Amino acid sequence: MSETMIKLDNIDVFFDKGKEPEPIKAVKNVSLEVEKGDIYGVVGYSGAGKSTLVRVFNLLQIPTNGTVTINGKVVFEKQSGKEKILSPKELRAERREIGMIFQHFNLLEERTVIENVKFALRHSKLKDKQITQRAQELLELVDLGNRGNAYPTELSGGQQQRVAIARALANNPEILISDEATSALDPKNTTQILELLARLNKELGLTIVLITHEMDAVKKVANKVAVMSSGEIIERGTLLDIFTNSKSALTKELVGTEQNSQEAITILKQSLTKSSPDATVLRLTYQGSSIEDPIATKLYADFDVQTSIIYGNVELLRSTPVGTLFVVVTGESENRKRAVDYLNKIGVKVTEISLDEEGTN
Ligand SMILES: Nc1ncnc2c1ncn2[C@@H]1O[C@H](COP(=O)(O)OP(=O)(O)OP(=O)(O)O)[C@@H](O)[C@H]1O
Repeated sequence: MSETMIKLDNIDVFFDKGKEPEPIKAVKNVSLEVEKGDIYGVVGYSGAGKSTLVRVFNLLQIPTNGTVTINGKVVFEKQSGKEKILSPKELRAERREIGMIFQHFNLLEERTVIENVKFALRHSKLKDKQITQRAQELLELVDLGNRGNAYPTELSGGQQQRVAIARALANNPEILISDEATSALDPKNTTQILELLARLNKELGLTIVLITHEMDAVKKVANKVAVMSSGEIIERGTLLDIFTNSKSALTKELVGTEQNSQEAITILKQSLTKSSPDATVLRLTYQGSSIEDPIATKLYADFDVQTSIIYGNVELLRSTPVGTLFVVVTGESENRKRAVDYLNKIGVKVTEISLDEEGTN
């Protein structure tokens, strides 16, 4: 059975704006559940409220209203003006359950790499020797076992972020929050950090919340996604859902389906001068390896319809290929309908595209 690690119920975070009568509503009535072992991507443009929302998880940001439950324990509750919060001591202990990494690593530059990791263990019950041993193990976990005596400035950005990850994991948290942790890195280091996060998720069962404005990062590692805009979660679902079945214009824009569709429609409009009663334009989305050739052959042989592929695109979602094809299917109306039923039956998502309207459906 799945276990809920983070549960937010109806969270508001409002900031007073001095003399202004209306506060800034950074987070508005957000409810969210993150399960153990999830890599949960929270995406949205700058100012959407992502950072404010994740700071609520460890109560670095106290919400204006709502309930925060971490690993089954209510750590904050405020409803109808009544507030319940942990004592400062309980809160400190609770915060150690959640590690955090940031865009700018936040390492202590005058201390060596291993001292940076040891610093996170200063309140632990371990003895000095054990602390050193644990810090060394953590550095080995992030493949920096031989760089303990270096200073942060002697390391690349990607290596510094790995030190920050080792430090964030020092107290064995069950949850790691990554707040734009790859945003300052080049593509190669970004991939390395994302691969490391995926490995830690798998090997340690670490639950990860990935805050980012980069959909590519989410595509590589997340299993679930929430899209934030103006303080609200406007869409959420599994990674596959969000990519193949996105509803809002913002999600479509973030995942790139809008752009793909527009390109395909431009090509279609150029090649089909007018819509024909015996042709339908379809967008097919499918998971797995290429289906282009077998599908065209099968539809012709079994349903007597002809399929021309106008545009195709394959993306990797968490290493699984997901393809999108824009095709024109020509044949008798009844045969086309049977062909679509067949496609649905084999797990291909079919969306009919109208060339007469601007935009897509
Ligand atoms: N301490 C604060 N006081 C006043 N306003 C704040 C405070 N923190 C955040 N805000 C405002 O809340 C809104 C959401 O900010 P937030 O940083 O959570 O967004 P974000 O999606 O994480 O974007 P970014 O990646 O740019 O940080 C913004 O309008 C921001 O100006």
